[in-house]
Amino acid sequence: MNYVMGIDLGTSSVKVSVMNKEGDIVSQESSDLSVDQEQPGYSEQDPEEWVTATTVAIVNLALKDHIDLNDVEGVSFSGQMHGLVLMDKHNAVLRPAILWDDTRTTEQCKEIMDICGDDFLKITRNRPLEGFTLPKILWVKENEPKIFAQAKTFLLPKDYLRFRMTGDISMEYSDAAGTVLLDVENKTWSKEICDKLGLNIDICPKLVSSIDEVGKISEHYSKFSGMSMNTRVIAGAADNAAGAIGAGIMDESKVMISTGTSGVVLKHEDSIRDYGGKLHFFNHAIPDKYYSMGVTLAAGHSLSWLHDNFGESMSMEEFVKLAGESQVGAHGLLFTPYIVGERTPYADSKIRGSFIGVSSKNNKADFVRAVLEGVIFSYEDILKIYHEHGEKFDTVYSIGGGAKSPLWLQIQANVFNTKVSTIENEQGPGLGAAMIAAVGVKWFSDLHECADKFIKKGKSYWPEPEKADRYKELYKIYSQIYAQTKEMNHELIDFRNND
Ligand SMILES: Nc1ncnc2c1ncn2[C@@H]1O[C@H](COP(=O)(O)OP(=O)(O)O)[C@@H](O)[C@H]1O
Ligand SMILES: O=C(CO)[C@@H](O)[C@H](O)COP(=O)(O)O
Repeated sequence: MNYVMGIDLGTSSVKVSVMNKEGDIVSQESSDLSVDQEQPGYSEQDPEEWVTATTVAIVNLALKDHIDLNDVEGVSFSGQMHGLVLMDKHNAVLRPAILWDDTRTTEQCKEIMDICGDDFLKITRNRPLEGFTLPKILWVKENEPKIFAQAKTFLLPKDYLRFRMTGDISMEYSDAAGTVLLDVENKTWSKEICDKLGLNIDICPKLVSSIDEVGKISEHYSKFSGMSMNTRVIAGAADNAAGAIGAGIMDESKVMISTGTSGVVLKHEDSIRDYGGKLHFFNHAIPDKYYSMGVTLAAGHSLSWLHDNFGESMSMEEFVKLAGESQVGAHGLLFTPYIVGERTPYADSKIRGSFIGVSSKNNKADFVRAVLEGVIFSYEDILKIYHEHGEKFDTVYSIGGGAKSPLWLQIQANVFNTKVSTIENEQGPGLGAAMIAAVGVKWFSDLHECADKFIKKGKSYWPEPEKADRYKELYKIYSQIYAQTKEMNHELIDFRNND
């Protein structure tokens, strides 16, 4: 068989890529996904939509692109992290999935810290944050007890999708670590944390490694999608772990930035490292390795929010290009991307975004430019944490939907004052998923060997010294906005509700 398939279950869409043994992308299809943000701080998706959207993309591969699905030897996954899918004893989904950018769980995070104290950080290597899965489980337990009483197990988004394609219920480590119920060092569910928080450990699913084969396409899904029952299904990885693999971030000298709905600054870690909970720290998809990262909750989301509200008549590409009509600093306009709260470095679910310095001279181009720049300043905030821990990077590898824009990449190079490189196809997580499939079916002995064949370098962007200097000055002003707008934003909470 000649192909492997990588399924990247993102927040805004699911993208399915088919690759051959040379590492060429033979075909790609995607389907959009909707997000339900019914109340401020809420963010949910219907897991059934993940299955339908994925199947539509797969059917299009066969019907539109004439891919012979019988030729797909292995399939694997990359998935948006942390989302809670609760299932009953019949494996039926009990409520809509609560997503990674849902911040309703501030109380539960406090409760976890009050009960578990510093042991929590020692075991899970993370602080409890609203986006992680454990606080979501506790939220359902406390707020929807009748639903929780029926819960037999829980899965994460791509693990649920994989269950629907195979019938196998399992979770792999790179995503399981993001539940913050995993003992990261020992690679087991933490009985201590479950006991302390009154959770039955049996709710936690079986654990597998990213490159493990968990089964084959089920008869039911084969009939539904046209995929072959001979196709081997490999567990896959959290989207950021898969993105790191797809971008070739497989040693400690490299850093990746992914601009999807969220924005992520990620570093490969060979061994356990203590960032004092300032960065997330998870098990990697590469066996016995780790990754640390910081997250801007609304990176691509800030841009798509602006586009959907003020630029709908233009394509996203045209809209982003508008920023080129403005200049460094957007004529004195600064933006902070906290439109759904923030995670790193400010774990604050109540903060919201700001445009500072709005003038009657500003036009639409300035607003787009300010959003592009504000997102990159928020990445600089995360890079600063790495710098404080003695890390220096000579290249930043940039992936995700945001890496489609040469202007946005150039702004990155100028703000970071560092070379920014891309891969040929911006879909790093999808490529990572296909690479995991290729290793899982033994086309290659490991991910490094696969990377040599599959990863094709794209363009690089170098800092422009004058602009880099201007951005340094602007960043000093940007970095004051959080502290100076925090209290005001907290006071505005009552005015945010829809009614
Ligand atoms: N032409 C473009 N230029 C820059 N950014 C873009 C472009 N098209 C889409 N984007 C950004 O990419 C984001 C989606 O990236 P993607 O990696 O697909 O996200 P996800 O994995 O969360 O679904 C959108 O939120 C949007 O802001
Ligand atoms: O919450 C996180 C990582 O901790 C997010 O990065 C999600 O994993 C969603 O990713 P995208 O949809 O933005 O790719």
